[in-house]
Amino acid sequence: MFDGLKEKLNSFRKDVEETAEEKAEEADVEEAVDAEAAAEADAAAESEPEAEADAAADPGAETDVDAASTDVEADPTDVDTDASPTETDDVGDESDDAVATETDATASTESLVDEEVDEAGGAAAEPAEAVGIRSERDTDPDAIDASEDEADDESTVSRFKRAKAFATGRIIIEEEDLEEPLWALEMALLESDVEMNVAERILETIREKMIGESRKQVDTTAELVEEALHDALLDVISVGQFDFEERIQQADKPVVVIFTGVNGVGKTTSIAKMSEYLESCGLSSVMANGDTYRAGANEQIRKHAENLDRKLITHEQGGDPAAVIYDAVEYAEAHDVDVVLGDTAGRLHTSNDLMAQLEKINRVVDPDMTLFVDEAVAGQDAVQRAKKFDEAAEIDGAILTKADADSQGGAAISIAYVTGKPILFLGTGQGYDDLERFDPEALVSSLLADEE
Ligand SMILES: Nc1nc2c(ncn2[C@@H]2O[C@H](COP(=O)(O)OP(=O)(O)OP(=O)(O)O)[C@@H](O)[C@H]2O)c(=O)[nH]1
Repeated sequence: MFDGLKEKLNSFRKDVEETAEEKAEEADVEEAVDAEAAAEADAAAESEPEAEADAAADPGAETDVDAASTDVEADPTDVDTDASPTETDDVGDESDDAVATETDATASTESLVDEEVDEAGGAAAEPAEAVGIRSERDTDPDAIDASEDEADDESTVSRFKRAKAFATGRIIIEEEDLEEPLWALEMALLESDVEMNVAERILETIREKMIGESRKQVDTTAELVEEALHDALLDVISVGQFDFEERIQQADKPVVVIFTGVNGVGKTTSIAKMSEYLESCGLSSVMANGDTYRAGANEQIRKHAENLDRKLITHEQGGDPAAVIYDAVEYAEAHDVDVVLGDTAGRLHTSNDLMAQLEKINRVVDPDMTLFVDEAVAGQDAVQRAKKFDEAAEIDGAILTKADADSQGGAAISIAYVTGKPILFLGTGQGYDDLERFDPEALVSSLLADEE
């Protein structure tokens, strides 16, 4: 069921993960270069004391340290240190202050770096540039000022650690990384017959959930994407959802449920399935054939009632549907039956006399629920019909039949968001047990489950 849509959702997830992986590989190369330069700087820093001693003995000689530190300045990730060792030595009292400042700065940077590494769980992750993203430090003005101040006084040792902290710091996913995969997802949703506004809502939720989201490592991209997709789909699919059985159990008896929709979508079969489902919930039911319009309708529903050994109320063809259902309510009250299941003639929302019949049923019988029945395979048509039916004669929920034959899932995803009324059941075959309670969470989980 809905396998085509499942495939498309999986490829969206893979697209985003691949984007992250590609950029992480690029950044790994950059980080290796940075690390090498930082290591050279460390080496230079370590040899600095000897060089200073040599310089003190022979002030005119150029030391390796100056040359090495020039190499270090060439490295873009490193901060600029303009105070060269000989200058510090030349200064009188300030040299102690300068050294003190440098020591403090190093200490504060190291503690900052330690924090950063701890925060990142110590694990090495791709550098901030990994996924075309900026570290939170880049975006936090205070952090930028502080790091620029610290940077001026940093020792090369803490510089290397800081580069590591950047690499293990929290990173932020930006819109540009999702642009292409989201475009592909939008096309996939529309191809799956998801209604345009519903597709846009799904994409909007994914952007809200992912952009600005920080994550520690590339391999958590999959978790982020799955979570964003899960929430976006659930957000639209579960609109108006309620516990059907609980509502029936708690309502005054007999509960009157009317089934409406166009011809041939599976209304009569769904009534028979519903009768079986209610039986499994310990609730008795009587069927009423309000389809007095179509020749053969009585025979069709009578067959189901006989197969299930259930009571059926019918009138002659051409009779008044409201009268048939009214008689069924009288029967249920007299025989302590829990639920009346009223079929109606298949109709389009545009056929005025059939819609007028529904209005009369509502006036005469005042049903507890009106369920719209359509076939999942009808996709967008089913969504638009549900909307029109709800506008013409308010529905309380929908049953989507023939979901077993639908690989797209567009109607199942769209109807609730478009009408504001929940899908309550899925028809999943021609048998009397092929009626499933619609569970948004279960549907989303099955759509996002890894392909076998
Ligand atoms: N595969 C599949 N077939 C179904 C399902 N529900 C109904 N059908 C079949 O769809 C056809 C039409 O079902 P009906 O119940 O007669 O449809 P209807 O809406 O009552 O049609 P009218 O009485 O003409 O209004 C039948 O052959 C059913 O067996 C389902 O969930 N899956």
